[in-house]
This record gives sequence, structure tokens and C-alpha cells, in this order.
Amino acid sequence: MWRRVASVSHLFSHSKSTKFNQGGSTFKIWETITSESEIPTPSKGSPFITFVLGGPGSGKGTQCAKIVEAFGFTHISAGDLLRREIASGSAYGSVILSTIREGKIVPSQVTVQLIQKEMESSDNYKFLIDGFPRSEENRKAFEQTIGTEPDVVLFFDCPEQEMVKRVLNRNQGRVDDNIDTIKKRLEIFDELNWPVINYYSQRGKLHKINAVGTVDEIFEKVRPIFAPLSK
Ligand SMILES: Nc1ncnc2c1ncn2[C@@H]1O[C@H](COP(=O)(O)OP(=O)(O)O)[C@@H](O)[C@H]1O
Ligand SMILES: Nc1ccn([C@H]2C[C@H](O)[C@@H](COP(=O)(O)OP(=O)(O)O)O2)c(=O)n1
Ligand SMILES: [Mg+2]
Repeated sequence: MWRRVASVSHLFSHSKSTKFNQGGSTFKIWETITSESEIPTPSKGSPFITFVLGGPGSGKGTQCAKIVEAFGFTHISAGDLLRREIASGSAYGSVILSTIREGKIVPSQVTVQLIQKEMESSDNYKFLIDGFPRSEENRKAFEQTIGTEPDVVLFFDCPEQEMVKRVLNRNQGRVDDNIDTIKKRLEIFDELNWPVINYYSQRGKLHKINAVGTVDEIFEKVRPIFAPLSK
């Protein structure tokens, strides 16, 4: 079991918006991306954290379900937590809903606090954090609040055309699964996610996976990454 001692209940009351400052650069430095990083050995005294990155419809959630089944992780989907917050009628629900509908990113303080609550209430120590961090602001807020970096970062690399096709066929009644919002989400992904991908690539933590193929074919590329872990 993993529990963090410090409280972050101050986050909402002290939260302030932070402007993204990417300077227009997209950091598409493929040469630095490795898929052969060694994964550290997990220990039950500290959390073992995997971030799962990829554009909308790249198959993050689908592959997370397979990883949970095979390797016993707890799946924390940032998008699911935000949708749950909307459905619960929380004070932040309407802001979260309009942000998601516009294809934008919810302020990091909100998302990180929801993730932290999930981690703290889990008896597991192996976490898959899906759809997070989506920006450098997300990444830094997690590090500052949780006080740790991920052990492994997966990046599902999928062509835009394929992502659009999958999202339009997803059929889960999501407010952001329509062509207008998808276009905005892809633009924001391109602008804000690449710096995060580049950051973890440089730190030797990134595993880039070609996300085209059947679900099982893709999982066979994921499996060896976690093979050193037992369930
Ligand atoms: N390899 C795949 N090939 C075709 N469709 C897929 C594949 N993986 C997932 N899907 C489908 O594409 C849609 C998006 O997948 P999902 O896992 O929700 O992606 P993400 O979480 O990255 O947005 C879902 O309807 C899912 O069933
Ligand atoms: N770190 C995050 C994750 C999701 N969100 C918001 C914005 C995203 O477009 C929506 C949906 O995210 P989700 O991960 O469920 O979306 P996909 O599975 O990639 O299609 O939630 C966010 O603001 N910050
Ligand atoms: Mg998803």
C-alpha cells in the first residue's frame, strides 16, 4: 500500500491560472526517442508510476485495460476522473465541462488533486496514469504535488487520420467526440504534448509504440516493457 502523508487540500483555494508558454516550438526530435529504456524495479514501499501518453483515439484506454489485466496495475484515467467530477455536480463541474467541450486542458491543480486522491485511496502501488500529463504545466504540477517522477512513460504514436476515425466511431456519448472538438484537441495535443514527450525522451523514460494495428498486436509491443514486473 502507498500513502502520501502531506495534504494538498489547499490546492483549490490557492489555485491560480498559469499561462502556457511553449514559444511556438513543437520539439519533434524523433532521434532522441528510445523504446529500449530499462524499467526500474518496483518496490512496495513507494509508488511505481507509468504515464500513458498519446493523442485522442490513439488507444490509451484500450491498452491500459490490457496492462491492468496482465500486470496488475491500477488504472487512473485523468479524463474519466474529470468526467466523474462533472457528473457528480461538483462546484468545478461546469468549468471542467466547458473546458473539455472546447477541446482545452483543465487547470493542472484540479486534475492533479483528483489523481492524488485516487492514488491515496488505492491499496495498490502500481499505477497507470492515462491521459496525463498533457502539457508541461500538467507535468510540473504533478512533480511538485506528488513529489516524484514517473518510472515509465508510454507514448502511443498514431496518425491523425486514424485517431479521428477511431474517435468518431467511439460511441460513448462524449461531448468531445465530434469533428470540431477533435480538430481542436489535435491542435492542442500537437502544441502542448510534444514538449512533454521530448522531456521524458531525454530522461530515457519514453517508450514509443506504433499504435496502428489490432489491439492485440499493439499489446504485444507493450508486454515486453513490463515483462520484468510480476503481477
Ligand atoms: N488498435 C485499435 N484499432 C482499432 N480501434 C481501436 C484500437 N484501439 C482502440 N480502438 C478503438 O478506438 C477508440 C479509441 O480508443 P481509446 O482506447 O478510447 O483511445 P484513447 O483513450 O487514446 O482516446 C475506441 O472505440 C476503441 O475501441
Ligand atoms: N490531463 C488531462 C486529461 C484530460 N483532460 C480533459 C481534456 C481532454 O480532451 C478530455 C478527455 O481526456 P481523455 O484522456 O479521456 O481523452 P482521450 O482518451 O485521449 O480521448 O479531458 C484534461 O484537461 N487534462
Ligand atoms: Mg482515453
